Amino acid sequence: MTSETPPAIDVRGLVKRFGTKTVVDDVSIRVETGEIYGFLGPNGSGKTTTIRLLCGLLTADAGEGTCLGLDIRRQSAEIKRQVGYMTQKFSFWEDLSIAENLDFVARMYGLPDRRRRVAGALDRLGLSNRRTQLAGELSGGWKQRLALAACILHEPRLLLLDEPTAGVDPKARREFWDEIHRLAGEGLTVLVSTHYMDEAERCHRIAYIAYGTLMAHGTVEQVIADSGLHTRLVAGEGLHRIAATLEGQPGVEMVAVFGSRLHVSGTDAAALDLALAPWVGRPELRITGTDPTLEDVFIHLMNRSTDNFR
Ligand SMILES: Nc1ncnc2c1ncn2[C@@H]1O[C@H](COP(=O)(O)OP(=O)(O)OP(=O)(O)O)[C@@H](O)[C@H]1O
Repeated sequence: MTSETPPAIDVRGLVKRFGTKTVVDDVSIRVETGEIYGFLGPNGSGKTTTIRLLCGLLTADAGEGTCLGLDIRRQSAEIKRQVGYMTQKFSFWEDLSIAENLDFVARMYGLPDRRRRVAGALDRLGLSNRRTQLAGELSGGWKQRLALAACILHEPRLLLLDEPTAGVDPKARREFWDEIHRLAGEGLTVLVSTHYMDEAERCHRIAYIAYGTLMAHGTVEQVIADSGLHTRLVAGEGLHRIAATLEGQPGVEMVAVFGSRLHVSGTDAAALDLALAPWVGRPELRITGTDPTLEDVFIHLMNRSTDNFR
């Protein structure tokens, strides 16, 4: 990943409308080659649609740019050949083994040198020992891995993964992400949509989209810093009562209880501290400043976008 390498994705001002509804609104994204780029946002915010615009499955109503150095409007057929796209709802032939499924996919796409490609994909994703296992017998995590193997069979340069780990347990998700990092280490660029905060934290950079608008992007640390959000941590007794009192007060934008801690956040630090002042100095409570979490920031951005949308 050097600055001389051309970006894997470089698009500007993308717009997509379905009927009268604008679902992608002036979105610009630049993803460097070899980078793992996380794409986050509430349900229906336009992530899948943006991914489809990038790989030429949909045509933008406005905007321009390149994917793998190819024009997203004029060279979509060539882009598709070089991109591996894992959709939200992938499916297998349950009564075929892992290797047979991959061989079937390779045949379907008319890939030359099938044996080598299938063996390579099995090897890269640690599936070789399970090659004869029926796809229908695999747990969720191994199914995702098989889907990923199917995506890399044609040796793409860019992976577009649309919520690849939805509903998968934490250990399997972690292992799936280890694989993503291994693939990125081999030079693949990965754009991955997710709703999981821990996954966002494993990306080199992230973007947050809401109602079709890109609201934040950068490293996790940048996105947190750029949010302008301040958070105070309240620990101690009676947090639910305190939360109920703080809710809706000037300066308090968000209140959330996490077990024995309360996160209170707002963009105006002075107003936030004023709202908390009645509880400061109480022996049963401890109030400290803390960095907002990525989740705090996303909920803040989501609230802000809802306000704009009304
Ligand atoms: N082909 C289509 N025709 C009409 N509306 C569509 C079409 N595809 C998507 N939409 C709408 O566009 C909006 C954005 O959908 P999209 O699937 O891109 O969101 P998303 O961020 O991927 O959501 P999720 O996190 O739930 O997967 C939604 O309101 C959806 O209903």
